[in-house]
Amino acid sequence: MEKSVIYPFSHPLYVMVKPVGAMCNLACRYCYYLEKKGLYEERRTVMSEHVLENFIRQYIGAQTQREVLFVWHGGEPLMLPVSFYENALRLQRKYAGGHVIDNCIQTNGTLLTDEWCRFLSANGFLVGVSIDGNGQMHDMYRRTVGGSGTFSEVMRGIDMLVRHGVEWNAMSTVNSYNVGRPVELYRFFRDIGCRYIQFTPVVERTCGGRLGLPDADGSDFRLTDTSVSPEEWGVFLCEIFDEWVRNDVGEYFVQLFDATLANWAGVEPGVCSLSATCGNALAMEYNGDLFSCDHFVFPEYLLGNIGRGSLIDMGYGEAQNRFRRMKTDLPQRCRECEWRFLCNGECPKNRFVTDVSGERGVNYLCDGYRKFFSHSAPYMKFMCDELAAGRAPSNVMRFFSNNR
Ligand SMILES: C[S@@+](CC[C@H](N)C(=O)[O-])C[C@H]1O[C@@H](n2cnc3c(N)ncnc32)[C@H](O)[C@@H]1O
Ligand code: SF4
Ligand code: SF4
Ligand code: SF4
Repeated sequence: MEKSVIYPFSHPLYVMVKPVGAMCNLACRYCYYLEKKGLYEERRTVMSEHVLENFIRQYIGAQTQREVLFVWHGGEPLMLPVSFYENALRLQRKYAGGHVIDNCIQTNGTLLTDEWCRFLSANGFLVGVSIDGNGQMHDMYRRTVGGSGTFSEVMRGIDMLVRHGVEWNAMSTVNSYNVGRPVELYRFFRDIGCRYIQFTPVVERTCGGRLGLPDADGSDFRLTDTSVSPEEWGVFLCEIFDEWVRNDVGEYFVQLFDATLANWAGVEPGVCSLSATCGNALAMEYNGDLFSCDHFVFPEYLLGNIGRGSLIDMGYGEAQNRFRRMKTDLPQRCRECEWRFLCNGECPKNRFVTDVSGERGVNYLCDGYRKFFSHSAPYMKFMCDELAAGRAPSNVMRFFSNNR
């Protein structure tokens, strides 16, 4: 896998840091994180110097490998001044103890300035920019609190990153609007020169005014109108795959395709949702509260606070081990599935369906994944064989165009 893709979930113990909690300058309609403001009474949820230093010291100390990856997340992490991150880098140097430290930051891109870009470039940050496609697609749900679209601001930010030579990649949600225009969406990223693309399906349920707790019974929940259907997700993946496998293998990298190929080849996919295990990617709020995963920031999944307990104890303790078991505790449908080696039941947050046989805990997106895995199988097999023979998987493009 290439260096310039954010694959943090493959690290032994990894924490997504929320230095401003859920505070954000935007109000994207599907956002799962905005409601986390409700967890705290403070209106301004900003990480203190004390929490920052404690975290950096413990985080580096918890790493068994030489490289340490810091991931700054949110809310919107660029709502802090550059000086916050300059201080963080100073503390990273103070506690580095021979480790090599990398930083990446996930942003909506609208607050990028020349000052930010100079800082990000000088310090080798990898920047994940959230963008949902062209102006029409992006502005459908990614808006300001006042309701204005943000596409032009994001594109201005991306241009600035490019001008300053900052490494960046795109995070695109796949939602009820853009899911119907897969090839147009994919070509948009190609046209703006984005070689690394991550598509994340929006699957959210509401219950009693908050988003659904991932492991609760599905019956009382209502799916949000921004969510995709399983069928749409399957068609979306297949159509983009067809475009990619004929033209772009080795040039453009779609995270989910890379991960699927990795599972075909029997190597760690680097994407938690398709891995056999998960639970090594925690989330930490501004005040040091540590949660099992970014998608499980609910009081029920609070592991403790780094001011009162140790990161290692919480990250490898019983509560987190119980969380880890959710991933491997598969319903019968998955245990018998021919695609289990590729899918591993996907993310437990999406396992809320009761199927016709009455089996609970079935993955909502299952039918979509089945469609994609079966559609891509001949191509994936071919690429896998090429890899095993020491040849380039991109030969798939020539092979299939010659045999059409
Ligand atoms: C919560 S945001 C935080 C970082 C930053 N504010 C941003 O937008 O990139 C992290 C990522 O989650 C994505 N996201 C938000 N709500 C989502 C949802 N309900 N399902 C899937 N992805 C979602 C965003 O588009 C973004 O790429
Ligand atoms: S910019 Fe990020 S954190 Fe803010 S509302 Fe949008 S997805 Fe959520
Ligand atoms: S619960 Fe889902 S998002 Fe969280 S680590 Fe596991 S697979 Fe990843
Ligand atoms: S495709 Fe469906 S049945 Fe198969 S492993 Fe994935 S979620 Fe389970």
